[in-house]
Amino acid sequence: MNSRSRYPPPWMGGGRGGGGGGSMHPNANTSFQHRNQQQYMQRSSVPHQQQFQNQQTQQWMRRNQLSSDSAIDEVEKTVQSENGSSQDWKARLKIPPLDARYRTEDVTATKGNDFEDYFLKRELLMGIYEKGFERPSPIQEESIPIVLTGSDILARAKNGTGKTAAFCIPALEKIDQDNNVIQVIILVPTRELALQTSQVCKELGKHLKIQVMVSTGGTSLKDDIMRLYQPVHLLVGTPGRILDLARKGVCVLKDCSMLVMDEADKMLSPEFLPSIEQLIRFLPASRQILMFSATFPVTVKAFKDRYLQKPYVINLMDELTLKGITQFYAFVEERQKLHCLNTLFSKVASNKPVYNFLQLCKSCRTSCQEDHGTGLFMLLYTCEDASRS
Ligand SMILES: Nc1ncnc2c1ncn2[C@@H]1O[C@H](COP(=O)(O)OP(=O)(O)OP(=O)(O)O)[C@@H](O)[C@H]1O
Repeated sequence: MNSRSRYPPPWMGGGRGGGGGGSMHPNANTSFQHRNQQQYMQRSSVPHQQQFQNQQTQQWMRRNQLSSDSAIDEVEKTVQSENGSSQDWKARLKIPPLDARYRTEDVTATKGNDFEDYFLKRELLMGIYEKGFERPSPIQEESIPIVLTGSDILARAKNGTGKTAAFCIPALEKIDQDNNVIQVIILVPTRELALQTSQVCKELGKHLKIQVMVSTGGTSLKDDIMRLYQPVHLLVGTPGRILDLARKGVCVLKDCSMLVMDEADKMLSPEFLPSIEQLIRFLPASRQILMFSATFPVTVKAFKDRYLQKPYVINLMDELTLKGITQFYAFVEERQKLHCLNTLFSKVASNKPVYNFLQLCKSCRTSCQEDHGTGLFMLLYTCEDASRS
C-alpha cells in the first residue's frame, strides 16, 4: 500500500493535484455534483467495514421492529435479491484473460479506488471490466471524478499509463444516449490515433447505445457528411476536418459540452492551433475542456489562460521515463543512423524489449523483419522522399 489517501477526492481535501486544484467549475452539473458529493461524503466519513456493519445493524433493528414473520421474510427476500442482482451482472461478464504485461510503479501506485466508487452506469462498468480493467490507474483515479464534476482539466501523465481511458470513461458516462446530438469531441493529431481512440470508446461503451464517429483529413468528406445525417454522440477526429464540417453546418456542435484534446502538446502546435481556436467558437459557452498530454510546453499556458475556466491541474510526472525503463540516446551523423541501430540491436540481449522512438516524415514507412540467424527483430525504415533517405 502507498501513502496516498483513498477518498475523499482532492476537491474535498486530502487528495492530490496541483494548480487550480479543487476548484469547482462554474458550469458543473450541479445535480450530479450534489449526488456525487453526498455519496463521496457517505463513503469517506464511514469506513467500508463499519458502513457494512451499520447497514447490517439497521436491517437487524428493522427486523426486530417488525412483528409478523411474513414481513421478516419480505425484508430478507429484498436484501437477498438486491445482493444477488448486484453480483449477477458481474458473474455474467466476459472477462478477458489476465493482462500479464509487466506493470511499473507508474500504474501500480494507486490509491486503491475501484471503478464502482465513481457511480458509473452499470453498462459502462460492464464495458470497463470486459476490457480487462480491474482497477483505475493513477491518472484515471485523479481524472475521472474531477471530469465528472464538470471541471476543466489539464492532466499530465506518462505515455502508456492509461490517459485514453481517463477521458473516455467520464466522457461516455456524461453522454445522454437518448439525445441524438454530438455531445463530446475528442481531438487527436493523427488518423491512426483517432481510430485507436474511437476503438477504445467503442469497447468501453459496448453495452451502451452511444454512437461514435471518426472524422479526419485524408478520407472522403462526402462519406463524413452522409454519416453525420445518422445519430452521432461522440466524434473523434482531427481539428481541420471537424472544423470544415462545422463550417458547412453539417456537424452541429451547439450541444457539444465537452472538448477533449489528447496529445495536447501536439494539438497546440501551429499546425492545429488556428483550427482549434475556430472550432471552439462553435461550442456552447458552457463547454468543458480537457487537455491530456505527457508534456506541456509553454504554448499550453497561453491556451489554458485563454480558454480554460479555473482548470484543475493534475501532474503525475516527476520525470518522462517510465519507472524501470533505461533510456539513452546516441548522437550520430545522419548516415551512421542505420549502422548504429543495427549495432545496438545486436548488442542488446534478445529477450529484452527495445522501444525505439523516432520521428518520421509522412512518407516514411517502418517494417519489422526477423533475422532467423540471430532471432533478433530488425526495424526497417524506408522513405519515399529521396532527400531524407
Ligand atoms: N485501468 C486499467 N487497467 C488495466 N489496463 C489498463 C487500464 N487503463 C489502461 N490500460 C491499458 O494500458 C495500456 C496503455 O493505456 P493507454 O494507451 O490509454 O495509455 P496512454 O497514457 O494513453 O498512452 P499513450 O500516451 O502512449 O497513448 C493500454 O493497453 C490500455 O488498454
